[in-house]
Amino acid sequence: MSESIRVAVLGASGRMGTTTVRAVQEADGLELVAALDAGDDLRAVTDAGAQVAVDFTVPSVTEQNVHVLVDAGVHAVVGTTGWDDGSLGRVHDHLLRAPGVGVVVAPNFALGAVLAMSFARQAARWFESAEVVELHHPDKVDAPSGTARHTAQGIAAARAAAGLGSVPDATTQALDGARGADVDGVRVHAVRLRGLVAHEEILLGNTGEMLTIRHDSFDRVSFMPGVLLAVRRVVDRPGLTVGLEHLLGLPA
Ligand SMILES: NC(=O)c1ccc[n+]([C@@H]2O[C@H](COP(=O)([O-])OP(=O)(O)OC[C@H]3O[C@@H](n4cnc5c(N)ncnc54)[C@H](O)[C@@H]3O)[C@@H](O)[C@H]2O)c1
Ligand SMILES: O=C(O)C1=N[C@H](C(=O)O)CCC1
Repeated sequence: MSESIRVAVLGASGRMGTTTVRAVQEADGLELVAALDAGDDLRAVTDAGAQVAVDFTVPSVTEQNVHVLVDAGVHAVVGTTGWDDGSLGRVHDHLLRAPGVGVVVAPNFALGAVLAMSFARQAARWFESAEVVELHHPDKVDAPSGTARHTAQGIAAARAAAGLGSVPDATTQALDGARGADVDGVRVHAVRLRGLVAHEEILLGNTGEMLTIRHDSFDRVSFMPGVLLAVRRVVDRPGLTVGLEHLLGLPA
């Protein structure tokens, strides 16, 4: 019988951290060896012999956590949002000096959300207009969501590859924020509402028709199959992987 993968969870007292601790404890072939939160010394990860650390902390600390883990030879599965090309580039470069170590950064681990993003990338080339609406619980600190950014970037890349120009928009007068954030030319709107967990609508329009792709996470357990998949796969996946689509064999 193969040995269990030894797992640490960072941000273990948070909403995602507590759900992840439970999922790892209940998963076959995984062993929870450390559960850390703010104020804990990251050396506890290596002291406990963790092979993989799952990071669900806050955007302001997640990159630094990953550099420390890479230096310690610990694989990382990162769900915390707030990553951009600069922070991803620094981790990519760092990993060149840490052969064998893997880092998976995924803005959304829910399988339906990953499929929705993939469908949006596939559909984007056929529509003149595209906008993204994300809807979350009001305790979320970042806006727009990491998922909405990743979705919009994917749509923008698909549009560019197909030779599409800018989305049509005649707005010349607007209150600040009325047209949402501009992510690579795709407008992204953020709703914060008590009662919600994590939701996204991708709106694609042509004259006379609209395609709506919607995903709803009603419970944080929806993220766990993706988190556990990433934990099991990262140990054999050196370097940086951005997006769960790469582990699911979906077109990137
Ligand atoms: N990728 C996904 O599928 C997915 C799903 C849900 C949430 N998220 C993201 O995960 C992150 C966490 O979300 P949440 O709702 O659990 O937030 P949360 O505020 O409930 O939890 C964050 C936890 O991190 C802890 N923390 C802060 N600094 C730390 C440090 N230096 N070391 C260790 N722990 C530290 C906090 O004390 C808190 O317990 C957010 O960025 C959110 O957007 C991603
Ligand atoms: O609850 C959150 O916070 C979520 N964050 C991620 C994001 O920003 O995309 C994923 C969905 C839930």
